[in-house]
Amino acid sequence: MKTSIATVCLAGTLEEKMQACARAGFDGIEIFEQDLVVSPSSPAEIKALAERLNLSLDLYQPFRDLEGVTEEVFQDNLRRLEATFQLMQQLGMDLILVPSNVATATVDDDAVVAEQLHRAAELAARYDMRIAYEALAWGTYVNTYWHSWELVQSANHPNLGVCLDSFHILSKNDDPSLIPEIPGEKIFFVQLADAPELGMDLLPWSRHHRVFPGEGSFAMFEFMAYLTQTGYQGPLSLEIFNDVFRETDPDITAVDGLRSLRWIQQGARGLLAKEHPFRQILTPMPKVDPIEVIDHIEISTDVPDRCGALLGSLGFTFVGQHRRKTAQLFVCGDVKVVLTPNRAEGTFITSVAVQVANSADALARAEALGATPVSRPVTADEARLKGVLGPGGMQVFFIDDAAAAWPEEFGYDATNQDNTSSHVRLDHLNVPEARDHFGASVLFTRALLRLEPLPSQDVASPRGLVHSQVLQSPDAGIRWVFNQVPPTYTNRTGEPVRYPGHIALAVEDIETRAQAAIDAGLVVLPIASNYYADLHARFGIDHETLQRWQSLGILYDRNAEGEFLHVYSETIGGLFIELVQRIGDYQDYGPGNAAVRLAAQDHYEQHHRTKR
Ligand SMILES: O=C(O)c1ccc(O)c(O)c1
Ligand SMILES: [Mg+2]
Repeated sequence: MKTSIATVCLAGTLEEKMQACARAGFDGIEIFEQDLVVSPSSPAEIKALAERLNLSLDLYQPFRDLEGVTEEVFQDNLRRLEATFQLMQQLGMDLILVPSNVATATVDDDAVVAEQLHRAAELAARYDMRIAYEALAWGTYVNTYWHSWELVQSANHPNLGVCLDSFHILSKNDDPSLIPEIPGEKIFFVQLADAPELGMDLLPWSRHHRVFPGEGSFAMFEFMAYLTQTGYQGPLSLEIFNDVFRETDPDITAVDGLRSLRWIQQGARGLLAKEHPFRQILTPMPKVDPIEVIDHIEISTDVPDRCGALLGSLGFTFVGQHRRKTAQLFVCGDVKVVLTPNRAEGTFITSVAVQVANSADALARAEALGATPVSRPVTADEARLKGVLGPGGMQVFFIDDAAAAWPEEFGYDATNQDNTSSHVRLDHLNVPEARDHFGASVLFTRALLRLEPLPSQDVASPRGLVHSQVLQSPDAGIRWVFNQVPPTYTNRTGEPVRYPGHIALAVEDIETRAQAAIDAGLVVLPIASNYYADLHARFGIDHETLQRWQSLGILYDRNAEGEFLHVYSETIGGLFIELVQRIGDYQDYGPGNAAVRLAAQDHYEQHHRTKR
């Protein structure tokens, strides 16, 4: 479908916003009145800029508080409307958005409102303009899409239709299943917005916390599928009022927005029967089979010896160095880690490689989601791994049969593996994301790998709130956690510190393994005694066990499904390693323990930093 985005979504001047939308590849934009009013460019200059950028100017908005008013107020509104039409003529635009009245409405009478809408449409017709009438969720008298549609029907004018905005419909749990009863040609415009569940009033929720489709908790695929059934063929537009977007580089936001429009169209295709006549209106995305296995993880480090020692203490075997490069391969059970030395950039996870049926399809899907391919120089006899750079800078590689032999370049021999580590698996992976990229990275990874989100959580660290989002594959073979780092993450003396990511290894005998690792030189993250006193209070665990756990740095949780024990290594730069043991059918991550960990890391950073 044709794609569009409201200028209100983006930071910058109107001109900068337009450039960013064009660069990202949008077909058109909605111009927000305020953006034009504050612009030094004349309407004619904006029109010319849009033409140069090959952007259509799809919708001018908003024209507020038109209807449901006394005749005297309405006369003044018509004068205002006419002036707006004249401005739109200079812009070369022909569609205006009229949201339902929230301020001046005094006449709660559908007959009067319909008649006023009709007269406004008559004026629009004289200027060859069209009006899209949108029910705002907090409109004084008109606040449901169905009511706006009834009014448009009674007004009965070819220059009047409705605008459907997913936020206003889904935020108040209105039933979207009646949308297919509206004929597609009477839907003049569609705005898509998602939002996280926040339990707050509609207006501030809408004005500050909208997010791109797929980044919130609304049933956006269903909404899109209902819309498609109307036969609507106009632009699919994004209208996101979001405080973070207003501070973010508009190029980042625009690319993220377009990705969400691809994602939602593919999702709606999945809900519509293959033979549905309107299904082909929706732009498809290259398909991938569900992905369940992380093949390997790459860590870039300026202290490869320290990282190697950390891995070694945890039971990893050093396989060898790449025959041509400085990278080193470490293996423990099913887990493969490649260490790539860097110069003074710190230690952090740089890439995640997943096993796919076909790497070309996965690459095509990633590119459709706005990612740029990355390639590494290889020689003719080496596996050429296909991969992309995700929005937050993480590289994702796709390993299919053709690339599966890559470990041999490190001298790896699969038949010659130590079997004491054979039941070690990757439990999860946790990566930090800057605030600007958090939503985009989550949506990108989710859409690319077909993962599903768990409910998000906020974790209190001593240096700010960390927003945490888990994505999981259907069989939980992949558990990928994103942590949104507080905007200024510092240590106690105010110096910025790299918020660490981590790799968690699933083991079946955590106490033995932790002890063996400590004996082999592992420094575990010390956990405060208060935590163990709390475990005693909450779970009644005996003091002897707790003492043993504290000496090993083990944290604990229990729920109806089972038990969870885990231990964290000390942090090297932006990385630490966790061991976890899941007992029974425990699927969680020890809620509450992440905050304990962040506080312990903060304390450790303060007290042991000078020793390193
Ligand atoms: O919050 C508002 O006022 C507002 C304005 C125009 C819209 O399209 C909308 O959805 C909300
Ligand atoms: Mg809207």
